[in-house]
Amino acid sequence: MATPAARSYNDAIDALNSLQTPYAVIEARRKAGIRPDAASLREMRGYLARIGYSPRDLDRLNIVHVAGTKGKGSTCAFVDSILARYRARDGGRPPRSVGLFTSPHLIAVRERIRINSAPISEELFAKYFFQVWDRLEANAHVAADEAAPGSKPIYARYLTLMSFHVFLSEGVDVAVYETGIGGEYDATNVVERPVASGISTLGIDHVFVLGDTVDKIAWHKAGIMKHGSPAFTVEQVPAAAEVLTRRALEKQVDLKVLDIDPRLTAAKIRPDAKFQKKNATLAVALAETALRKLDPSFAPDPARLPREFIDGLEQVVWRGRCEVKDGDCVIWHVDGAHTVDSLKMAARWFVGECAGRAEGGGPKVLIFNQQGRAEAVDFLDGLCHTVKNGDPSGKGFEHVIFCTNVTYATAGYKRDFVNHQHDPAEIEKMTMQRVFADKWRALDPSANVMLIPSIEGAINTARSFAKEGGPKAQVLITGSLHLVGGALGILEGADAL
Ligand SMILES: Nc1ncnc2c1ncn2[C@@H]1O[C@H](COP(=O)(O)OP(=O)(O)OP(=O)(O)O)[C@@H](O)[C@H]1O
Ligand SMILES: [Mg+2]
Ligand SMILES: [Mg+2]
Repeated sequence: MATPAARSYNDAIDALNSLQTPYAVIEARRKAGIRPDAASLREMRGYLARIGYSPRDLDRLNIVHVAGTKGKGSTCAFVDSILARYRARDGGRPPRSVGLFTSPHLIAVRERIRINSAPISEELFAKYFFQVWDRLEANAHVAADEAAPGSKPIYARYLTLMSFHVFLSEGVDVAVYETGIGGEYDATNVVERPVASGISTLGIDHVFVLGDTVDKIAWHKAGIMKHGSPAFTVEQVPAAAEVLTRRALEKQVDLKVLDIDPRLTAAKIRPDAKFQKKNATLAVALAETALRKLDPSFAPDPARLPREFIDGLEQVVWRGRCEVKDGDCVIWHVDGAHTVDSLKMAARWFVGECAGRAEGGGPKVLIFNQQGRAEAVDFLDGLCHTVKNGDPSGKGFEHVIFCTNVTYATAGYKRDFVNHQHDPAEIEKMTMQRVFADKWRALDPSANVMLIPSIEGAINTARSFAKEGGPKAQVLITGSLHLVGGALGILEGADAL
């Protein structure tokens, strides 16, 4: 692609979308059994060189690196929120500026790159996006490892590369990084000397890329531990724990396995669930390690958490996860869970929210989607049973809507959600959604199961189930972060970021 002449945020997103791997290529790779390997990191180092940096330059960012199957984003958000309280202190002590890199995005791509907790502006995003673009083109033929002459990194890798440029240019003094997929071969793993590494809860996801058992998956995630940097994890299933311990030994890393931090009793962690306390425990250890490095006068207190930590944990904002929005006739429960385990958590959380409601609720409605993963049909059992068993009336979801991830009924996708990685014919025909619907009818023959082509249509349909003057419908929107992001965009409009 030639250098785009216009250079707005929208132009940047269009250019970025052109770097998505097309569906046909993904399918061909899948069939040929091609998985990412060490070449992807050599490629990243090549691109890094073409934009003018060496891995050593990344040391200036004091990176906190987080991998895991679930809870990565939440853990990163907690660390960022804690560090923000220290940034806001008087006295000019570090950290002065905090970077946060997460994925995927909920509402807009620029959310993935934050400075001082705020997504970078559209102007800044466009500026740095095209600086990286121009440097890659200017040095297109500089021989650099596996980076093919004239090529550009694919979508997620481009954003990772760009984040380094943004944070280094903006003088960030500590940066929190969530891995994309896995760890060992993930683009973020060009980081050689992180301040600390954290591995959140491990489970099954991305089986094609990482393998189909938890020990294979653990092997990848363990790849972010680095000799010379402290590493932390939380309690794991035995097969995962074993692999982490073995790899820590090989790498000569002192891996600390953390029980839930007793000091957390002083903080109101939301939701009040064990999984979130594990995320918070990991975040506390990571933040303490980072602060110790940045500010030699900082000394953790083993007996109690400082006010800054409590505030950071209690006031964290991590949208689209266990979020409740009280609307006119509907209470929306929004959670981006998209694995078997995390959907069970989401279901338990939803049941708990409904049960805790004093006024008693109206009908329970599910809006669900997951695109492109055949195994997603197995997500439904746990969701159905957990809600049915947890519902005092025993009804569970009265209405179940399966929709696509197309945002609007008539206008199609928002630019930030364009996704070439799915088969358009499958979305058009609602192939996945039909499979979900059949499965749900078998799980719960009493439910009213519907197929709706867009998120907007699904939301309007859910609204129609609330009876006028009656109790509010209780809607759970889950299964995909794309769905959740689209839904929040529709419910809140431009303010949703
Ligand atoms: N430790 C955990 N164990 C199980 N489920 C979790 C855990 N932490 C969060 N979840 C669930 O997973 C959802 C996603 O959380 P989060 O964004 O922190 O994960 P993630 O690892 O960044 O996931 P991804 O990047 O794959 O979307 C949450 O809404 C919650 O339902
Ligand atoms: Mg994931
Ligand atoms: Mg995430």
